[in-house]
Amino acid sequence: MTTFKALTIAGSDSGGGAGIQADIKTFQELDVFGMSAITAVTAQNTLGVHGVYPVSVEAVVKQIEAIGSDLGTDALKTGMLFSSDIIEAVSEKIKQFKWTRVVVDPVMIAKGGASLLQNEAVNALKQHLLPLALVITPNIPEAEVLADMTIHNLEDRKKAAKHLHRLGAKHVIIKGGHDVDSENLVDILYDGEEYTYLTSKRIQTKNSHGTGCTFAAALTAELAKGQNIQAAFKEAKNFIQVAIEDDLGIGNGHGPTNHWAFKRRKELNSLV
Ligand SMILES: Nc1ncnc2c1ncn2[C@@H]1O[C@H](COP(=O)(O)OP(=O)(O)O)[C@@H](O)[C@H]1O
Ligand SMILES: Cc1ncc(COP(=O)(O)OP(=O)(O)O)c(N)n1
Repeated sequence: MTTFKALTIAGSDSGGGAGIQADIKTFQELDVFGMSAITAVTAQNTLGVHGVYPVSVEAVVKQIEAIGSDLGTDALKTGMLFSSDIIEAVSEKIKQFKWTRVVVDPVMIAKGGASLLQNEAVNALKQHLLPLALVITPNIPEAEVLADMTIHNLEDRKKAAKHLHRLGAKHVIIKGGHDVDSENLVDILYDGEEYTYLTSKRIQTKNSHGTGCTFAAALTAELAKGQNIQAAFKEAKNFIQVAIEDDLGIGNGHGPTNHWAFKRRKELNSLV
């Protein structure tokens, strides 16, 4: 049996709903062996981010080298990268190890408003990392910053996706979670020629902490297994939809999604 591997280069969320923890849980649930390089430690729970402690560039590089020089990876995702120094170092390592199945989740601000990327690091993200992305997965506010435009509607999102593709990302997914006006929720994928739309019912919940990380991790896991972008996009959307639906209801604030839900439903369905 082949063991597929995925690496996450991201921040740690002590509360377990986002960041490295969400990524590894998602990889595991999708039958992919998960590995990590931690860029920052956050003291975080369902009530918010209470502290951010970046890891040294040297430590980030050493973690990536430890993986690249031994285990290798079939796909990787980046999440919270915090500073331009970390972004530049990570980009260099991706090039050195010739990793191409690269998912860039351009994490900027946590739902509670805490900054997870320094303002001056946005340019480094655009210049160094975006051109290495097989797929970039911004939410609407992140797409606005990266494409330097305001997004009011789907047409604007399509324009922003084109812009990010011109900056070098081979595929662009702009997620629709922040389009709060609509009852349905549409994520769009642009491959340089065509748009694909995935629509789902918006679930009314306060427990959506870590949705972006979980979605991007599911996408990465599917790419690690050799799926194409379209198939990986569909599976990631299914994974996050049921993870939000099957609410865990833990914590006093914005709770995490349920990383078990997708596999448990699959197992239940195969029994009936
Ligand atoms: N309330 C919701 N109901 C259903 N799906 C959601 C909901 N909120 C977010 N999603 C899905 O979760 C994923 C992450 O979306 P989004 O919230 O836009 O990103 P982020 O967590 O990075 O801000 C997307 O696939 C989006 O469609
Ligand atoms: C350590 C860490 N990384 C990323 C995030 C942001 O995750 P996201 O999936 O966008 O979820 P919300 O913060 O928006 O709920 C994070 N919070 N912590």
